Amino acid sequence: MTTVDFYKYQGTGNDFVMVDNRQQVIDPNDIPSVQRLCDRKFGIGADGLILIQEHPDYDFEMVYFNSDGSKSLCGNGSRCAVRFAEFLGIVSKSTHFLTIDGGLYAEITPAVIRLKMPDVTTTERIGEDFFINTGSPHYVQFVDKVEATEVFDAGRAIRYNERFKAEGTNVNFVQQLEAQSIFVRTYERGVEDETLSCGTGVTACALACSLNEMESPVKIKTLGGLLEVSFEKNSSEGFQNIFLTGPAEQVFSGKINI
Ligand SMILES: N[C@@H](CCC[C@H](N)C(=O)O)C(=O)O
Repeated sequence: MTTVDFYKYQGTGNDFVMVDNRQQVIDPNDIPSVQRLCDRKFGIGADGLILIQEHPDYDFEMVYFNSDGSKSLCGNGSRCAVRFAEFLGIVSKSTHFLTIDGGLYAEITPAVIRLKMPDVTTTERIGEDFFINTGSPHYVQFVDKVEATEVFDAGRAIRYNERFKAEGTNVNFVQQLEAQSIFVRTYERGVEDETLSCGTGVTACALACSLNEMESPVKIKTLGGLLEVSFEKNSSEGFQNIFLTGPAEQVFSGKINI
């Protein structure tokens, strides 16, 4: 058994255990330990675990795990990882860092992390819904009253339907509030529950709104706080210069046995 220093971060209520793994204190292939650290009863508890590691070509590498140990791109996790890298003295003002989806760029201010998301080249319309990959796969469904939506049951039904059950998908429910403002609730694959906010999810929702003629930037209310997504739409229903902006903060630190 070894004792590991950890930090806890949250980005609009999407919460992550962070470990400075530059000295390889955690084996990234030890999935049972990832699951236990994220367990809210038997571990620290989080939607995901993030390891900060050295990389020869980038300021740092972010290794992200969902709480079940699976991997994908995490927008809020990326913003929190940048804040953690700033705390560790690895970066300041701006950074290029490596993720599972390649290199990403972010700008750092005391209030927010402004993250440049991967370009989106294809979008799919499914009736009045959309399926958009913003680094992670997202199903987007528009609803009249998102507060009254049964996000767990309705999200799970789509995530495990015939089309998506093998690979999985995140499922977002979106209500338009004002001209350029929406309220989003998300069922996340890999957490297999509703989370308070999902960065790649709200990004997919903003792009879906754009396909329905909403202009950039889009302000997004989530159960965990406010985010903003800006973008440029191209002629073939793709998007570039996509930025996800919002707060990311350290909430506590400690030691845990693994
Ligand atoms: N919460 C994340 C998304 C994390 C990945 C997702 N659960 C998946 O497996 O696709 C975010 O902020 O983007």
